[in-house]
Amino acid sequence: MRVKICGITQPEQGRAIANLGATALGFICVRQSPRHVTPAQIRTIVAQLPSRVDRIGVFVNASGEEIGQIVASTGLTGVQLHGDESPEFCRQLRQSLPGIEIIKAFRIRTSQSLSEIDAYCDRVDTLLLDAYHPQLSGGTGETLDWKTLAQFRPPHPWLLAGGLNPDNVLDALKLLNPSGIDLSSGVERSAGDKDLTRVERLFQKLNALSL
Ligand SMILES: O=C(O)c1ccccc1N[C@@H]1O[C@H](COP(=O)(O)O)[C@@H](O)[C@H]1O
Repeated sequence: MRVKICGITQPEQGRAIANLGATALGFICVRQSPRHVTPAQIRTIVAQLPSRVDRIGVFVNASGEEIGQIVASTGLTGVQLHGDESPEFCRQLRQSLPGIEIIKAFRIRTSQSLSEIDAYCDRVDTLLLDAYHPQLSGGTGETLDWKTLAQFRPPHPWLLAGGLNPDNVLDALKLLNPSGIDLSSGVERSAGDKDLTRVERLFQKLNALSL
């Protein structure tokens, strides 16, 4: 199972989290976020990561040009679109960034929210389901209603996000069968400062599950 830890801001934390077992690290390229990192910071962090770890840039309603420039200058292997990007925007971005994983995030408010996903399925590589928040785009620690997802069987790999932490992750995985999970605030001391003890506890739980 993929395990993405998002909102990395410090090289030594990125290295440690990769060594604990993360398969992907996320970098917030959204200026309004307290976890925002510049392309120069991303370059420094990714230079110290093992090549097996995916490096995902998180964007909210950025232009294709801005995304393309940041991908080219940092060595990102994927982009996570966490805003209101249209299916056509995703199609064009995928065409302009061959070999880069395109992840589209959806903020699920009700079971109706799931119906908008169909239009994206042949335009992106991976889906990500996060909780809805009226003011914030992500990293909110809000949990989505997992029961809403009981029948969710998309034709693409999907990541479960939204308020996951070492204490609730196994409950989520008992109910749902995502291709991966994505955590940010649930393994932090404060925004952008990861708590390595919590990350370690997360992997202990996940490793026990796969025994
Ligand atoms: O983390 C942020 O600051 C952020 C900002 C803008 C868009 C997305 C952001 N993070 C994403 O939010 C989800 C869930 O985070 P949490 O575990 O509930 O804190 C995750 O996919 C992050 O990539």
